[in-house]
Amino acid sequence: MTEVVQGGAAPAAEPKLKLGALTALVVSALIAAGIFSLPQNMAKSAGAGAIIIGWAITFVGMLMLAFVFQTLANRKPDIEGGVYGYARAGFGPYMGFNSAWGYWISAWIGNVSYYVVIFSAFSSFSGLEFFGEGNTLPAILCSSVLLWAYHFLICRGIQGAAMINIITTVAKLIPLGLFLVLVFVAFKIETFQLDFWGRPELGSVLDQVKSTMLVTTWVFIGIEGASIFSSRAEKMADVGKATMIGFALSIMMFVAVSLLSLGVLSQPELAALKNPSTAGVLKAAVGDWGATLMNAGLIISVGGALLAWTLLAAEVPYLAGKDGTMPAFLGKTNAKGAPVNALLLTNGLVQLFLIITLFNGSAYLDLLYLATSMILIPYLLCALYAAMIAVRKDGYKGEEGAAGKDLVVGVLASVYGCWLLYAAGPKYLLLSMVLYAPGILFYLKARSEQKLAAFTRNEMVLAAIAVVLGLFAAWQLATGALTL
Ligand SMILES: NC(=[NH2+])NCCC[C@H](N)C(=O)O
Repeated sequence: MTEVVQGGAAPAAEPKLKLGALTALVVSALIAAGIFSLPQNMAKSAGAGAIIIGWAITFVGMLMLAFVFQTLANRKPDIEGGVYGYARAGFGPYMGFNSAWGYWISAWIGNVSYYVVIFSAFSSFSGLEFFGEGNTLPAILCSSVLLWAYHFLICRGIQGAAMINIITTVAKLIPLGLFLVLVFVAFKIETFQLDFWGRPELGSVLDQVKSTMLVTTWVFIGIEGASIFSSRAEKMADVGKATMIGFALSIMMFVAVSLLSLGVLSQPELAALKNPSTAGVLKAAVGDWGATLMNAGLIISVGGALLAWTLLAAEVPYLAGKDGTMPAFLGKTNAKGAPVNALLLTNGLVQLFLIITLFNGSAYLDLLYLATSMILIPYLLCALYAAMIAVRKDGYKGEEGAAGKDLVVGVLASVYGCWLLYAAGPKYLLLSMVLYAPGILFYLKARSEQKLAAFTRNEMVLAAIAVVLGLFAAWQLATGALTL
């Protein structure tokens, strides 16, 4: 994916991305950290029955969302920037801005969680225990070194990234494949059936199902990867194909990893595992080497994904800076074509958050919940936009017949988006408002650079709601009533 790593600023003559490269991009961004911790993350507050229901809902919902990205790529081929471009086309510049802002924050907070989980995996090797849960002082120091190493690599317009990405993508599928085979062999149906509907302390089945929703969403983040880079695809149809291939491969792996683990260790045992919990599961199945294999697999997988996600994270403010959605300085590139300012701001914030992580001791799971809740609104806006163009038959020249089916898809994806907001619960909605509210300053700067009026009346109302909720949540955080 040499083309991709140039961060969006490559000259026009740059070769376009083909289906293979787009698929590799989706797979490397999608199957990264989440899968290695799925056994614990899913079993933490849910029994086998609820986990199965959770995957069934996720299957339908994410399939609809994948169709939404496919439809939008086909019907609206000239919208750039993927996720936020659609929100802007459908709901105006302020919602477009919020979608870019939310997606961007989700991407880089996700990266913070990546650094944390990499060093958590390192700590399992003897002599490296001091890395703890990935949020100890040595872990944060080493994370910071790694962060800036990636930063300078990308700023220099690395060519080797194509190779790194292909190698890590293939390399991570080996431990994951082995995991599935070995855990399948060790699977015991009696273990799986134990407390099938969850022990009493887990609460109702609905509560258990809800508790899995942020995790299943997290593992699927990246499904929109091909559409973010749609402006660089050779054929628009390939964006949709890469999205669907990524979806099919990942749902099979995710469901298998999480369900097979429940036949090796019981729910409470899984819930108590350290992450990456696939290591603990494989250790129970085959002994110590199993843990080493999965920890090494995670380090390779996330090490590679960090490259893809640093680029994805910077691509959004870069494109938004260029088209006036965000302040213009973010659109600047260096001589190598790398979006330097967008990268610097993104990685500067990752650094700041790593330090915060050190002081408040947040672990991988807290960070991934936060990153996931930030992306829910951008996803919902895409789904609503797909429904909207289907109603208007906008972009359906000569194929109006397809609009009916697309409307069903768009509506189902929107319902799923609302359900995710509900399942995430008010706590994460509030926390995300703390991060949405300050975006207004960036938006105002962008609007004044464009010499445009700041808000329409409706936008003003939305901005006011974001500020009030954001301030309320900040106050709750300060008093300790709300915690990460
Ligand atoms: N750095 C990020 N923002 N990553 C988000 C994607 C998460 C990805 N699905 C994973 O399981 O690892």
